Amino acid sequence: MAGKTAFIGVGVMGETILAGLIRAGRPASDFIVGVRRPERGAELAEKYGVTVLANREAAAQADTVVLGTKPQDLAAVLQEIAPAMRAGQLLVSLAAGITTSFIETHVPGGVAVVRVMPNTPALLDQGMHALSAGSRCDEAHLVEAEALLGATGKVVRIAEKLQNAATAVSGSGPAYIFYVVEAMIDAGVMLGLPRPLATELAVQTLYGSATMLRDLGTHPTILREQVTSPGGTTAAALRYLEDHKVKAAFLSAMEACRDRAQELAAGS
Ligand SMILES: NC(=O)C1=CN([C@@H]2O[C@H](COP(=O)(O)OP(=O)(O)OC[C@H]3O[C@@H](n4cnc5c(N)ncnc54)[C@H](OP(=O)(O)O)[C@@H]3O)[C@@H](O)[C@H]2O)C=CC1
Ligand SMILES: O=C(O)[C@@H]1CCC=N1
Repeated sequence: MAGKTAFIGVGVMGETILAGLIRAGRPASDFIVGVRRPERGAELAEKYGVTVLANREAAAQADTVVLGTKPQDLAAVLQEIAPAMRAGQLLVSLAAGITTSFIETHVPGGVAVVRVMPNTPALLDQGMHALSAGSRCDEAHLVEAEALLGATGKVVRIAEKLQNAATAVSGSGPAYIFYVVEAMIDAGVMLGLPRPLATELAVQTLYGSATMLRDLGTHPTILREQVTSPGGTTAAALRYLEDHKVKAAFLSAMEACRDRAQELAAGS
């Protein structure tokens, strides 16, 4: 990865990716941050040793600019930094919903845009990052973006028309998993387990199951069937989940997620 990278908007996702790059051995002097609250800038400078500049100056000094603001704040930031941007720079957006064509209309012609849907397991280098090329990207830009994201997890290239679906699966996905684990812990407590024990049982079960899914390459249906004894306990529990249409709820929830990403793109 060459040159300096500016992170403009350094909240949960921006800091996760910045921290991962520094953890991976990139020198702090490679990074500039643009923030809107001075106290946040001081915190990031203290924690990582990065340079804090006004957004426009940060964009001017960087070869790559990572936009980590909420989608609703993106247009204002683009308007602010566009006069400082120049041909040859790479702009990487983390914003849900916002298209590369929207971003391209707000920056000078020679700026290449990559859209990424990251996720928070990147905090422990277990991220799942789906990236898409804008119309001005060449292979070198994609390789550059892959290096940027690859420090904190797995990276896949996808067609941009699939970005909102990827948001529904991997971008927002960790929240559904945490929600299910919360429910399992509460149920364990209801059944009489002390909360720390219920938490340990649920978390290790999730970790073990996720490891099986990733490392065995076996379809989840087969793995589920292996747990489900005829006339046994698991079948009794799964019947309840089926009766309550939990799978259908997931389908609708993820459709709602995709639709919300489309609304964000439309500016609402
Ligand atoms: N969180 C997640 O799991 C994921 C998030 N994303 C995407 O990542 C982006 C960031 O989300 P997330 O990190 O959760 O959001 P956060 O609210 O945690 O971070 C956004 C940051 O942008 C800053 N900001 C807002 N306006 C400006 C500005 N004008 N100049 C400089 N900084 C500014 C905010 O500053 P302040 O601290 O002052 O509010 C905040 O620190 C979003 O577009 C989201 O769609 C994508 C996938 C997963
Ligand atoms: O909830 C959100 O809008 C962001 C995008 C994907 C995950 N979090």
